[in-house]
Amino acid sequence: MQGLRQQIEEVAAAVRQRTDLAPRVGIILGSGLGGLADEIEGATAIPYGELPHLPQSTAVGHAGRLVLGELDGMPVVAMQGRFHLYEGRSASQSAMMVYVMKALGVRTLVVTNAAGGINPQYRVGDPMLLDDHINLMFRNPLVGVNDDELGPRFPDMSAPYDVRLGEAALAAARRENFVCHRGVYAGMLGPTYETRAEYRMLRRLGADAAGMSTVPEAIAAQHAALPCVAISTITNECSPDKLGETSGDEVVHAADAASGKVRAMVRAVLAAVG
Ligand SMILES: O=P(O)(O)O[C@@H]1C[C@H](O)[C@@H](CO)O1
Ligand SMILES: Nc1nc2[nH]cnc2c(=O)[nH]1
Repeated sequence: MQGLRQQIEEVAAAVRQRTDLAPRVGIILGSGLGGLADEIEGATAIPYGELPHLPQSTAVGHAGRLVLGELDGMPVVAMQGRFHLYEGRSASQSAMMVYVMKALGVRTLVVTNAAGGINPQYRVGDPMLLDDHINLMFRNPLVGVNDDELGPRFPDMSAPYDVRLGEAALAAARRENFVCHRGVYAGMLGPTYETRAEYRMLRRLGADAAGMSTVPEAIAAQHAALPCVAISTITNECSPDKLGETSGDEVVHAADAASGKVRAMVRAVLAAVG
């Protein structure tokens, strides 16, 4: 067995020692969304430090543990904290848990993140369903020898986000009467936020929002043939003509304040999985 697959199996085996639950949906909780894990019933929480091969999550607002249990009757596994490239992780490390979740039984992945709104129509607190992304991290989790048991050498990326499940998330926004955009996420390496000129460039490239995660996870999901839905919370407005200062605390606070909207969208996706 190749190195990565062996690590995946070892992490999955360590999780199985802690719970019999076979999750069907995996949820990666971004900044401000960690509280959703507290709503999981019959929860088993496993700090990443108690699992083999996993680094600590050091990002602000990320607890760093895996939570397994039921959300609205659906068996789920939630990552309360993820591994960002700016923490010094490789793209492969930052995506490995996607394969672990699949090994545990997950068949759908829901990803959330905080992002800066480049589209001038976007306001702080608005959710954005990812329609597509641009990988500007210049890193890819699939670089290296491909393990054909995990997925194909050259995965298609023409539609990385599941349209039907995305529609269910948008329908929740309509039902609950809040604005939700559908747009393109630019994945940046971080940890700096962008300069005015960079935001302007990103807009010209076709991005609606910029963040520092999600892209490696979505690539791994595509590689592993896992349908994926991703939702950003717009935490700062960065259209170049009205750019102010941004801080990590401001981002976490804004994501926290808007988390009810994203939670409703995540729950709608769970209901649509059936
Ligand atoms: O994990 P996410 O993508 O929500 O975290 C974002 C990116 C950085 O960690 C931080 C920057 O504000 O928020
Ligand atoms: N790269 C990037 N990540 C973010 N996360 C939250 N806001 C931003 C932003 O403006 N840029």
